[in-house]
Amino acid sequence: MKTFEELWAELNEKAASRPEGSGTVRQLDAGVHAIGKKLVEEAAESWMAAEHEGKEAAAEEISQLLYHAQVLMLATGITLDDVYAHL
Ligand SMILES: N=c1c2ncn([C@@H]3O[C@H](COP(=O)(O)OP(=O)(O)OP(=O)(O)O)[C@@H](O)[C@H]3O)c2ncn1[C@@H]1O[C@H](COP(=O)(O)O)[C@@H](O)[C@H]1O
Repeated sequence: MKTFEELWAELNEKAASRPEGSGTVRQLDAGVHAIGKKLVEEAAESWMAAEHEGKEAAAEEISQLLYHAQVLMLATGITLDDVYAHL
């Protein structure tokens, strides 16, 4: 288990060190358009799970949604503070 901030730190480290086999590096290389499509896909899956599949499935989909939001932030140079400024 990890928190949102811990995942963010891990993904920043992956983006900087670019380890072999990292899905995050692969997605960053695919670019903002591909990452955006994945984000929308996970949003739809979160919605469907919440409406039809129950709490556990919805929580899993939402975790993937948060992950892809972080990848999009990394790809566009947006920091946590940039986002928190709008909360
Ligand atoms: N939390 C996540 C995470 N959530 C979702 N995903 C990715 O999002 C995809 C979501 O999958 P779907 O359910 O949509 O299934 P899918 O359509 O078969 O997936 P793809 O074919 O698109 O890969 C997963 O296959 C992962 O590629 C994640 N990938 C990585 N992490 C974490 O990010 C960290 C860094 O990961 P790496 O960069 O891969 O080392 C690690 O701590 C991981 O646990």
